[in-house]
Amino acid sequence: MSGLEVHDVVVRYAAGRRGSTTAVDGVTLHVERGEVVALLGPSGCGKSSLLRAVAGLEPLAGGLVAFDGRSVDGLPVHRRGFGLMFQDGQLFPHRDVAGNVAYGLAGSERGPERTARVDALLELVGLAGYGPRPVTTLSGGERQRVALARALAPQPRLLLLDEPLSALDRALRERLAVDLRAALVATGTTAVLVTHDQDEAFAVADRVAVMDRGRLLQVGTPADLWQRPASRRVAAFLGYEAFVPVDAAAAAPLLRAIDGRALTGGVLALAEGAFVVVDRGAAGTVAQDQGTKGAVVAVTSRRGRSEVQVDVDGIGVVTALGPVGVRLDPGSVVALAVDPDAVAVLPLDEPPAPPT
Ligand SMILES: Nc1ncnc2c1ncn2[C@@H]1O[C@H](COP(=O)(O)OP(=O)(O)OP(=O)(O)O)[C@@H](O)[C@H]1O
Repeated sequence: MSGLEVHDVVVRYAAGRRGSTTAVDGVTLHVERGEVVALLGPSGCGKSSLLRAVAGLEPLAGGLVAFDGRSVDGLPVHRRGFGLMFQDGQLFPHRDVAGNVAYGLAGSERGPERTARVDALLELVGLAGYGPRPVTTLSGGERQRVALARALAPQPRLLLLDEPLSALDRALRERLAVDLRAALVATGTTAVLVTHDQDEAFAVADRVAVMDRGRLLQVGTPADLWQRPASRRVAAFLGYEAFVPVDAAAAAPLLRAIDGRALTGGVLALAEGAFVVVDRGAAGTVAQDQGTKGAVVAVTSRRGRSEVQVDVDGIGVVTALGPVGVRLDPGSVVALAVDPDAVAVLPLDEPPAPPT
């Protein structure tokens, strides 16, 4: 099989007298060559442990890691042909930008060829002309771009990225996520990215693997995951904020709006914006349903829209969207339309969620 194969991998840590912690509990995952997969999950779910096990930084307590059909078991980190990039790019402070990137080339190229490769890599990460800059003068985002160029320099057969953007602020993270994906796609790099940020996972990866408590809950494309979360737990982690059984009275207008999609489902999951405040016909393309009403709890202005916390009978408090600058008094009752794209149908036969 080509690409990365993770088969039934277990990672355990000794935990003093209390025995051991199982950080990764039998994970199986295949990453095709040229594919970018994000491991997404809450803090402590074991995603870094899985990445470190693939890298060879943690021993396997069970299972197998292989690349292109050959086990990497027993190969030390530096002989696996895998690149690593961490949250703090770990640049060499005494080298300039070009020196840091050239380090990644590991002596395979010399002279003008080497300079040209460094220039091409800097251009790839949006830092053309930065070669002579001391790395100590760079912003956090620029440092991570240099770290990415250095990690890509040896053309690793697999690049492992552990929260590469999480030290940056949100706006920068959003921009860098797009650039990171572009650089990985342009170089055809096979990559596994660890993140706890859903937006980042969706922006960077071809497929997203959702982990919880050491286990893999679901793997799919961003669209698959968003439209068909396999369980309430996955849906909740992706940001779905309310759950309505299909046979509840409150489900009726939602079912009408999603037009029969729930035939095989048991529970409807509502994302932010599943309801839209109807403002004199401004609901646009969303299905009009004058039947649902909600009591306004609070209104927050966001970029280009308002988020309206509304209390809907039989559902509870959810986040509806409204036009920017909308004026609504707490306690007032508003008509709500349904946006079918923000409603997912969960399978009927889901086991009850474990206690949190
Ligand atoms: N070196 C270690 N020794 C003991 N326990 C560890 C060690 N590293 C991780 N763990 C434990 O293993 C579990 C998984 O940790 P891991 O760092 O893989 O999770 P994570 O999903 O990457 O979390 P985060 O996003 O917070 O880094 C946690 O319970 C953690 O406390």
